[in-house]
Parts: sequence; C-alpha cells; structure tokens
Amino acid sequence: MIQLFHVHKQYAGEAPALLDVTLGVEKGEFVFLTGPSGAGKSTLMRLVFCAEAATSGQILVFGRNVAKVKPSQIPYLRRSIGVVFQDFKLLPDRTVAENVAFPLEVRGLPAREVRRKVDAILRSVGLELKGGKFPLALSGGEQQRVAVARALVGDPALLLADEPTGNLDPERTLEVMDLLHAANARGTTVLVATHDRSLLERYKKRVVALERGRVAADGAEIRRTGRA
Ligand SMILES: Nc1ncnc2c1ncn2[C@@H]1O[C@H](COP(=O)(O)OP(=O)(O)OP(=O)(O)O)[C@@H](O)[C@H]1O
Repeated sequence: MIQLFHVHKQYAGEAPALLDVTLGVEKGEFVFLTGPSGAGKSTLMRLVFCAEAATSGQILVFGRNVAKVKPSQIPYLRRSIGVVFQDFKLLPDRTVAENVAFPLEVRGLPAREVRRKVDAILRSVGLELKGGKFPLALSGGEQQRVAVARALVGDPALLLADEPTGNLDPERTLEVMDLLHAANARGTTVLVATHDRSLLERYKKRVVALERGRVAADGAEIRRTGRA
C-alpha cells in the first residue's frame, strides 16, 4: 500500500527531515508513527500524500511511484486517501455538513447518498446536531472530529492522520480512535502520527518510531523477532 525506499527529505538550511527511510505499510495494516517533535512524522505523511516531493529515494503509494504521478493526476490519487492534517483546514465558509460532503461531491455521488453518508458519519462522531453550523462556531475538539468525519466519509483505501486526537479530551480521544479502528476493520489502511504513548499501549498496533528523521524502531519487526 505504501513503500518508501531510502527516502531522504531535506529542507533548505535545515538538518534532514527524513534520512534514509525504508518502510513498508501493507494493505489493511494499522500503524502508529511516533517520535519526538521534529522527528519527521508530518513530513513522511506529506510525502505520501504528494503534498511535497522527496529529495531522493522512492515512494510507492498504491503501487505507483509518486515522483512519476503527473500533477494533473494527483487529485485522482488523493481520492483514495483520507487525511487529517493540521494544515488541511476545514473550509470556513461551508457548514460542517458541507465540509464533510465535499469529498463525496467531487466524486459525483448522488445527493441523496451524500446526505445519507454525511448524516451517518456525523452521528458516529457525535456531531449530528452541528451539521448546519460553520466550523468557526465549533470548539477545537469538535472541529477535529469534523476533520476525522471528512477523512472517513468516503471509506478511503488509506487514511493518513497527523495527531488526530491532539485537541481532544480522553473520552473523545477514545471515540476518535475507535472510529479509526472501525475504519481499519472495514478495510482502510491506517497510518496515525501521535505523541500519545497511552494510545500506543492501549491499541497494541505496529509502532514505527522516528528519531531525527530515521526509523529508530519498528514494532512489527520487534514482534516478529520476538524481542518484545
Ligand atoms: N516546510 C518546511 N520548511 C523547512 N523545514 C521544515 C518544513 N517542514 C518541516 N521542517 C523541518 O523538518 C523537521 C521534521 O518536521 P516534521 O514536522 O516532519 O516533524 P514531526 O515529527 O511531525 O514534529 P511534530 O510532532 O512537532 O509535528 C523539523 O526539523 C522541521 O523543522
């Protein structure tokens, strides 16, 4: 589903954000990406989403080399990817329901089906009464849940979630994590960046730890070799 081979990402004048990262995420996996601030978690997700290009190395997403995807084809690739990114904000001039409906409308789903799916996902994030509100009328945590709803409404093949529970209280954190878990059980491959150690312990999924741009540990490998 995602393969990175010796990926390097260098921003001008900075230490490398990613350094020789080789990593595979298989279809159907649920993987936590963790590591201290600045370790490269968001950078890795942005590269997979084709929001930026690697400096060197190769990235395959759905088997396609992203460096060879034409700019005009990127939106099509992204239709299969749901994202919860800090810099991928809700549209302030659209209601919550319109924001969530957006990924379905660009795919041309019939209006009735869009409404049904939007109602169902808003219910599942506990925001069924907020569909008519504008994002700025919601709390930070509610906006976060709308972003999660928008990312999941189209049952994407791949979900990239960067600190999706960062603004949430413990109860809402578990609700959102349960939604990601349920999406995974329906077949979505999930990659979640988080600082929250309690989530890693609670969900016992594969954990890839980045440190200063390198893969410092990979929980799946550790389990396979019986060292953990
Ligand atoms: N657009 C950019 N321009 C320059 N440097 C950048 C840019 N984006 C990230 N960096 C640098 O790349 C490194 C990795 O950043 P990144 O945001 O990927 O880390 P992170 O692990 O997601 O951190 P956090 O947990 O704080 O979000 C940092 O040193 C950061 O300063």
